[in-house]
Amino acid sequence: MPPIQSSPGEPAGLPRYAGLGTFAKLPRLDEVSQTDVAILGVPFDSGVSYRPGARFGPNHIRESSRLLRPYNPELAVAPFQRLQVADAGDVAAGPYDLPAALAVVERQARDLLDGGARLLTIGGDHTISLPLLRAVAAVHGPVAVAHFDAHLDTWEGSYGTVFNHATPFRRAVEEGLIDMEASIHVGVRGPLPADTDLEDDRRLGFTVITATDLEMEGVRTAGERLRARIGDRPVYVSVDIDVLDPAFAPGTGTPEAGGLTSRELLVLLREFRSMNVVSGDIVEVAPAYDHAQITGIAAAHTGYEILSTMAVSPYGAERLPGAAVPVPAPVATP
Ligand SMILES: N=C(N)NCCCC(=O)O
Ligand SMILES: [Zn+2]
Ligand SMILES: [Zn+2]
Repeated sequence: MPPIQSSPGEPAGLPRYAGLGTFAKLPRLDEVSQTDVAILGVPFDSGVSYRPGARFGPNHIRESSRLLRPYNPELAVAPFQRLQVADAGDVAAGPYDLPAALAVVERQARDLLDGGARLLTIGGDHTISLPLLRAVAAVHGPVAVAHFDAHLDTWEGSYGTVFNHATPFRRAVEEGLIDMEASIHVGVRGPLPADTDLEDDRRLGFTVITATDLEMEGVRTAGERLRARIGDRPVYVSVDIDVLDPAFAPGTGTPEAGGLTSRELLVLLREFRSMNVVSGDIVEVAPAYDHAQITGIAAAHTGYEILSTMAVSPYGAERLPGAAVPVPAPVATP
């Protein structure tokens, strides 16, 4: 089995702030012989309703990920030694034709999944979760969705269109891509168009941990609810960076006050260490509204924790032959 590689093409001793900026300074897809998890950039924001700019998200997240180091003490794992993770570059999704762009995203995601990799996609606006779920469901069947977001993203439509960043999970339910016995929103908050939005969402089958629920019950209870809801089902983790409070993610298109701290999000993501994460995405990073990479760093750490959970999970694609896959003791939470 080929050894795990990281950034083979750069001189030893190169400082982390130097050299080409793949995600976490990992190798490119063409530099490794086998990939367990592919980082896929989708520079696309033609589905947004308010602030644009998430098309610049992928490279902003890559640039903000340079300081991610090899060992994750929270999960006692060196994820890039346990899994071969490689940066697959960006999808050629154009800005003018939304259906054509979504088809390109689906096609490239499907090619990587068919090659045996799992995906961690960096967007781009939340519209992209629909083609990504189409590709994932084609391989795994309907999957549970753990959706971290200030917004439900299950609207019927927005500004006269039905494919955009406000509707991906309603379309995905309609297309039979999601296991509605096990899907959940986390972080929902902010003004809604009408009081019927939450009831409509409940009728679809989602359960919700609102930002206020999280404040009142804490991350420990929220983690228990996530594990109870998802269980051992294959799960897709979608993180809209606006789940974080604007103080922790100013660089995003539809900010809502009263959000999560980055620490709360990272602690909750570690709950997936015992679950079967088949792929995931991190969306809505809009660098034009970011400062000192605050949002980019939060997104990069979000990706690092998701990759770390994939590396320690008993369901993970274990690359070290015969190595025991430790499922770490529950993380002490405040
Ligand atoms: N940011 C995402 N994904 N969705 C926002 C939908 C609500 C809005 O367009 O006002
Ligand atoms: Zn959102
Ligand atoms: Zn969203």
